[in-house]
Amino acid sequence: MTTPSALPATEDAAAAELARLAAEIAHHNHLYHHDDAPEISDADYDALVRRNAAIEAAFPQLIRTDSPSRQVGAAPAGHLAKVAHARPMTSLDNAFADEEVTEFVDRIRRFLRLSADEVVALTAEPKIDGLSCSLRYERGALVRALTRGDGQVGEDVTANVLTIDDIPRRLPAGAPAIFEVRGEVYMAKADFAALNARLAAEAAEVGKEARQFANPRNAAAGSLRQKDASVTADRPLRFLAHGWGETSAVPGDTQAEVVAALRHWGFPVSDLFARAETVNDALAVYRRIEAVRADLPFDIDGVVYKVDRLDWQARLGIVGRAPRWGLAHKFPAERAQTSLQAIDIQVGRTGALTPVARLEPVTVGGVVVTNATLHNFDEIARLGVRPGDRVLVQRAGDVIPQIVENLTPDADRPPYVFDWLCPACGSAADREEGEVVYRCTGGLICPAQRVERLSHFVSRHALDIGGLGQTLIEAFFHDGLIASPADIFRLSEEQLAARKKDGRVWAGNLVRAIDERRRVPLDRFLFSLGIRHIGEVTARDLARRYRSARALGAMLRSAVHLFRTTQPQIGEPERKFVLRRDRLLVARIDTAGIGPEVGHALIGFAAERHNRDVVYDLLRQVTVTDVVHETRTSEVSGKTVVFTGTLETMSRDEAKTQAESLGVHVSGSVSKKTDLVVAGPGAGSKLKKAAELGIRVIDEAGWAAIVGAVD
Ligand SMILES: NC(=O)c1ccc[n+]([C@@H]2O[C@H](COP(=O)([O-])OP(=O)(O)OC[C@H]3O[C@@H](n4cnc5c(N)ncnc54)[C@H](O)[C@@H]3O)[C@@H](O)[C@H]2O)c1
Ligand SMILES: [Zn+2]
Repeated sequence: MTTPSALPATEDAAAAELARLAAEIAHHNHLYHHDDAPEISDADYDALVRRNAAIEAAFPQLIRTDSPSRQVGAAPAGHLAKVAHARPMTSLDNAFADEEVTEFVDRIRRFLRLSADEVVALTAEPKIDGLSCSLRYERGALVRALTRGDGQVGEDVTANVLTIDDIPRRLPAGAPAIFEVRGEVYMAKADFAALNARLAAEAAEVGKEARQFANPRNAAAGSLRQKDASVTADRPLRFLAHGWGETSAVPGDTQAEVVAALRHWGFPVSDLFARAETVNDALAVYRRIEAVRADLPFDIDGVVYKVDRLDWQARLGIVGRAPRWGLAHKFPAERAQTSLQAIDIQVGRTGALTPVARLEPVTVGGVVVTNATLHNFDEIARLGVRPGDRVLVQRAGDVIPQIVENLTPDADRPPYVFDWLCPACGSAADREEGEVVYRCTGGLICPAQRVERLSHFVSRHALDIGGLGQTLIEAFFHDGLIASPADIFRLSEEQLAARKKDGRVWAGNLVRAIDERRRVPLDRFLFSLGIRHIGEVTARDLARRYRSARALGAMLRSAVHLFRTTQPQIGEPERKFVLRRDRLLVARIDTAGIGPEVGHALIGFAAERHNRDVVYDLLRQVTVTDVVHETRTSEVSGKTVVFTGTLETMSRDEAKTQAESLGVHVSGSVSKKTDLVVAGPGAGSKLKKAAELGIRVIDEAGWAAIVGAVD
């Protein structure tokens, strides 16, 4: 996030930056409010918003109609019903420095034309980090709950809200006939940690990667905005009231009086709510709340001031996205110093390597922090951190904290060097020109990536082994039945049958489905290996270019030799070396129509001994068929065909090979995905199934006609 601090010099530059900021902020709004999964910290987000505001202040003529300064939140998500608010739900203007609070009160005085000695009493209370929710009561009954949405239209979360114990179902007798209570739905810090731990444990049980919420605010939002309210019921949500929307009568003349009424009606309101008659008193409340911030059971990110007198609030009204009578005075990000003990590398499911700082445990804002993200290796270089350094750590609305600064840059320690190896499997790590992320090249053997790769291997567009899906792959992997693609072909009927009660038939079918894939066309074979950048189309291009596994293998062997024998020159920076090596390689392999990054990925894969072992092992189980008639096309190209019954003029295998040469996908069983069934004498259940599904059935002669009609 490098936003220049000087304002743009020209109108053109300003307009361009405003356009860029509008797009960037909209993107982050969507991630945050819509997906409950922000990518950047709140501090970084706030910096973008302030930059936008500063440029708009200097160039008011350039304020865009879609300016972020005019918008609240994000449009409601599609999975919940949308309902318009009776009164808009606004946001709050932000202040970071004490002077901005003084200015806020001065502005109010000017607007209301108050004399300098007139008291402008403010209320002050914590700004809870949750999501706002409006609860509508009619004749005492809770009839509807809405999220803020974009301020005008919210999402209906009535059923979800009914699962929250803090929220009264009814107002006591004597309450106004119509009353909308507004407040925050939030999750306590401890509940949040327990929820993430529970999600992790549940995911581990089924061998999946856990969905983890970045912070309590996202957890609260993600839990409330569920289509299925029983999921919400399972999540420890809480509520704190701080305002109101449409009402048939207001129970008081001041903010403090209405809040007291809300408390009286049974709504939780903040214990730290206070009234201040001067700016200094308000700032004193701010400091008092800041001092206990870390000890509160929930996250807060500032203090909210509101003009206490409601007649003044009414006169002040709303400007743009926020009321003129309210202000959010934000706290700085919570920071602490600690030691960096080690830099570990985590391997993601797709092989991306992320460095993580292991820290001497330290309390930051009431949360014990032991890790911080370092994002990537460029970030390590930028910070200049090495194990042993003292570092400044910050938590800004995010649970994964960041390292802000190295406090001991001059200590006599060598710089951190990454050894270019995947810590999970020892394979070489590599990154492409222009990318910051290193990836493990040991896809097929890397434990961090195996399940993902094995699932890909059997998937429909790869080997397409019917009946063998992600769930079974995961189960087989966890039980030690399979670790590599070749293992799938070594599964025995006995082994499988033992897994299920009466599992004989199932096991037999599965083994047969696997056996049917022992012949595999080169393009499918290539695609099934899950090499980065080698998707279906590229695999087909490669297969068409090299035609046989043999020719492709020969090219790879010579390229790999070059790859291994090219060494960095003394003092040559890594990036330069990689570039130079790539140029040599690209010259060696014929990349016409394929592109250098594919060449790079292919060679990186082949250069890894482990990968070659996996492929050789696999080649003992399967036969890769050459691409011979790759230019032939016919009406059946790209279709899924099933052969059944006895074929008279050729063997089943020959028919299959011939079909595959036409780009036909030959399947062993009839399903909705089948396009055509070729039936010979003696065809039984498959034929029946085809008739049931209304699939076209032809005989061998019909097939021969199609095959003969190739152009
Ligand atoms: N990290 C990201 O990508 C990202 C993206 C978008 C927004 N954000 C964060 O979201 C926030 C901006 O969103 P916003 O428009 O909701 O503004 P806001 O959260 O700063 O302030 C407005 C909201 O504060 C809430 N609030 C909490 N306590 C309150 C109280 N006592 N009285 C009144 N209101 C109270 C209300 O729900 C109100 O809608 C910022 O903190 C921003 O950093 C982050
Ligand atoms: Zn690895």
